[in-house]
Amino acid sequence: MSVHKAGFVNIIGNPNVGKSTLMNALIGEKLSIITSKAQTTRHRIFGIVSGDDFQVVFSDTPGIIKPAYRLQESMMDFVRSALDDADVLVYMVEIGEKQLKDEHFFNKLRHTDIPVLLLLNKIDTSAQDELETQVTYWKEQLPDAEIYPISALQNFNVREVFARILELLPESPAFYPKDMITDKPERFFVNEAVREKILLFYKKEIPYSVEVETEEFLEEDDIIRIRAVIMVERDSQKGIIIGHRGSALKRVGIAARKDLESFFGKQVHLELFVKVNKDWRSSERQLRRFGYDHK
Ligand SMILES: Nc1nc2c(ncn2[C@@H]2O[C@H](COP(=O)(O)OP(=O)(O)OP(=O)(O)O)[C@@H](O)[C@H]2O)c(=O)[nH]1
Repeated sequence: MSVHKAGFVNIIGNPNVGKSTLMNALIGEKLSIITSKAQTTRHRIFGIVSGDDFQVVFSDTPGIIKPAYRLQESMMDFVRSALDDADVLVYMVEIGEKQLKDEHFFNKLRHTDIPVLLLLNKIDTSAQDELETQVTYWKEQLPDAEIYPISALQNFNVREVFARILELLPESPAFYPKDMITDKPERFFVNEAVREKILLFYKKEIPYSVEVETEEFLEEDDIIRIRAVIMVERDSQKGIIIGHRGSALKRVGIAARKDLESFFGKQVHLELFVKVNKDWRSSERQLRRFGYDHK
């Protein structure tokens, strides 16, 4: 009789190293938004992979940073909890990178009893000798970690990492229904799809001042009708988001709708509005409303 294994695997690392890309490669769905800007991931997102005799619950976490405002403090709370409650820790670095920005996290990682897989990502961008230097460096830094050079983007070595994770998981029944792929509701993915386009299409501080809230999500037989609000901190930002005669906002809407149609496998009607919500990033009450307070 085969045993059933299940457990929690938390993916941590500096911003922009490829954590979300890896999680999506492991899960095969575009759950976490991915852009080339740092701090894309703000929440902790579960991605669940199940088979007949296993269930792996991955957590993608925000990149580790020194918090500069309240939203970032809350983002780091997610990371802190991810260090404590894992069965396996996946610590991701990218080629050429030196150690976590936060010494405290790195020390915790060095002394943890939880098995650590150190993934050296983006090896598609490096030469063989550089890779060897990096492997030597990380072996000294984290002697107990198992090192895997990977390319999350090109799916290189990802399957091997997954196989190793399965070996390391404890015997346990499943934690969630086998057909569940994430703990987040549909509205969350709408918010994230819109936010991804804003990260891609706007410059400077605009993306960091934006939060998206889905006010209506109505699923009918052949179409999903969605109304979402893009929240900005100041009036000037509202104008920028909307653009000349609404052209910029329209571009966001079209691109997000396409993604949502492929994500939900259904036609989507997406209506977007822009509202000013002064200084939401510094307000406890507003952050709670957007789901950043997880205590
Ligand atoms: N060349 C290359 N690029 C990669 C690889 N993996 C990820 N990237 C790119 O790196 C950028 C950041 O990827 P993400 O997956 O968003 O990184 P993250 O660590 O989740 O970022 P945060 O959410 O900001 O913490 C994107 O432009 C990815 O396409 C890889 O294996 N090779």
